[in-house]
Amino acid sequence: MKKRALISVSDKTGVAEFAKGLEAKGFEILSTGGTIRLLKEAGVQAIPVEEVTNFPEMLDGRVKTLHPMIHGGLLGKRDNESHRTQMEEHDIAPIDLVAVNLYPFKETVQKPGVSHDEIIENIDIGGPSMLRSAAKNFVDVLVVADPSDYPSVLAALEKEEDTYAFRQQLAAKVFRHTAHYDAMIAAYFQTQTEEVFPETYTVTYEKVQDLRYGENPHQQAAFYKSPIQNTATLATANQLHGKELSYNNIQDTNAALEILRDYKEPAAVAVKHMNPCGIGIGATLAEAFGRTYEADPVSIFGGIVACNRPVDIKTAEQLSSIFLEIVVAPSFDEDALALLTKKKNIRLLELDVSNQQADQKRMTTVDGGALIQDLDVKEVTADELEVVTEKQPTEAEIADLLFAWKAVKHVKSNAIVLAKDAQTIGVGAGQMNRIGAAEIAIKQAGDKAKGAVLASDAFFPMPDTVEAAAKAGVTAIIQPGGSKRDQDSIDVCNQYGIAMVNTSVRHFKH
Ligand SMILES: NC(=O)c1ncn([C@@H]2O[C@H](COP(=O)(O)O)[C@@H](O)[C@H]2O)c1NC=O
Repeated sequence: MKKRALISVSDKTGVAEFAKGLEAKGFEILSTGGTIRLLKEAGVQAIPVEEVTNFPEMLDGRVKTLHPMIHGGLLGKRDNESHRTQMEEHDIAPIDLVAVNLYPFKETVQKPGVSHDEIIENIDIGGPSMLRSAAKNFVDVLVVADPSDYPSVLAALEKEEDTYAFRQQLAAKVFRHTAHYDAMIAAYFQTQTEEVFPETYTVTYEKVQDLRYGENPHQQAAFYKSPIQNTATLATANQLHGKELSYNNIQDTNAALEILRDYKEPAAVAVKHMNPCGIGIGATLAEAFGRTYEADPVSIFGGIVACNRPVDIKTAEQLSSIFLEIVVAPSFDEDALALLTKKKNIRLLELDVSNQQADQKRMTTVDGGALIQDLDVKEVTADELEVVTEKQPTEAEIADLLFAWKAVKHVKSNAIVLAKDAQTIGVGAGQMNRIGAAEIAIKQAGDKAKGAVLASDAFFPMPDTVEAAAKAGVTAIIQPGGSKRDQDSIDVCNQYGIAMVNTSVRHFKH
């Protein structure tokens, strides 16, 4: 009996050549509507599936191949006598190879202005069913879901190397593919419901690239992206110059972009090891970056700078005078690009930060599970600040307090940020006690602490941080409030004539 191949594909790339190759190896080809038309035009002798099912394609193509004559031919085990007898009784001929790819669900969801109905119609049912049947029975059926595998399948048939391992590898690819496809459908349906944390949580990603290594050279790593994304992301950023990003580069750039989203005025953010070492805002990007640099001229060395305005020559001149790993910006003026690309080791990324919309959920894995939470996008306005001290903050202090509050949200806890005149001047990050973070920030600020403001990501359990700040010359403090000993800190503020405002919002970041 002739071997049979069933071909039913949406993406028709390379399918005619593949079918011809199969024909040349003695396969009889079965196929569906659009595919068969193309195959016949290419001169392939294909048989319509309707002739096998004895049933017309119906319901606008919703039912074509969903039939026991097809699935029996795919699922029947050739080495099982009972299966063989049942297949013979029902005239079911075995199908030995399936080439199927699915309705373009992802592309449909991403189409601007697409209707819900069109999305639903692009959920493939018959295709995944055939792929799954064939993949389950991979011992007897070769299953090809990816057109890029056509040549290797033909080559394997040619050399009779379609081994158990080869078939199982193709089946594994199919189950990954159908799981990915279903996960995208589930994600779409999730957007249509109010349910926030369903009983199971499925996410799927597509590989962007293997990375040279992970956080350290002995760790393997790869970068994956979310398949459905209509806004600008780091995964789709346009790299204009420089070598491939590393694992740490990607993490740090992401951290810089997250911070940048909180600043609407021209802003530049410098990040080292996931913490901002400098944030500056200004009337122009050049002014903003000048402040970012001055914030900590030591730590910015080898850092990542994210800008929310096009990089002009004035900014580029400053950027090119130091060693930076990455500059990411919405665009680079021609002369700025010409100057920066003279530096071999810098990476330049173009990313429209104004078109960035963060995933609203963040997931982190723990041994045996995952934690999922809302992204911390809480903002506080001047009207929401509660002044708890005798001294009221001045307008300039309020501006600096709100600036520092945005910054401290992005610093690892325990976090203290000192700021003055639209610039961070001291960042104390990731300390195991609050006073430790404060001491680092104050030391870094040095003399600049005089007349500066201080932001704390969580309340003061005791007044030691306020005392240290007062001694350094800090004049205003922003913090959530809510400690049992708030009054002790307020008393110290009153003693030194410091203004303190409470936000009633905490910004722990681990
Ligand atoms: N419903 C069915 O029985 C069915 N059988 C195959 N398909 C899909 O139809 C597409 C091919 O259709 P055509 O050959 O008509 O262009 C493939 O993407 C295949 O996955 C089906 N369509 C969707 O569910």
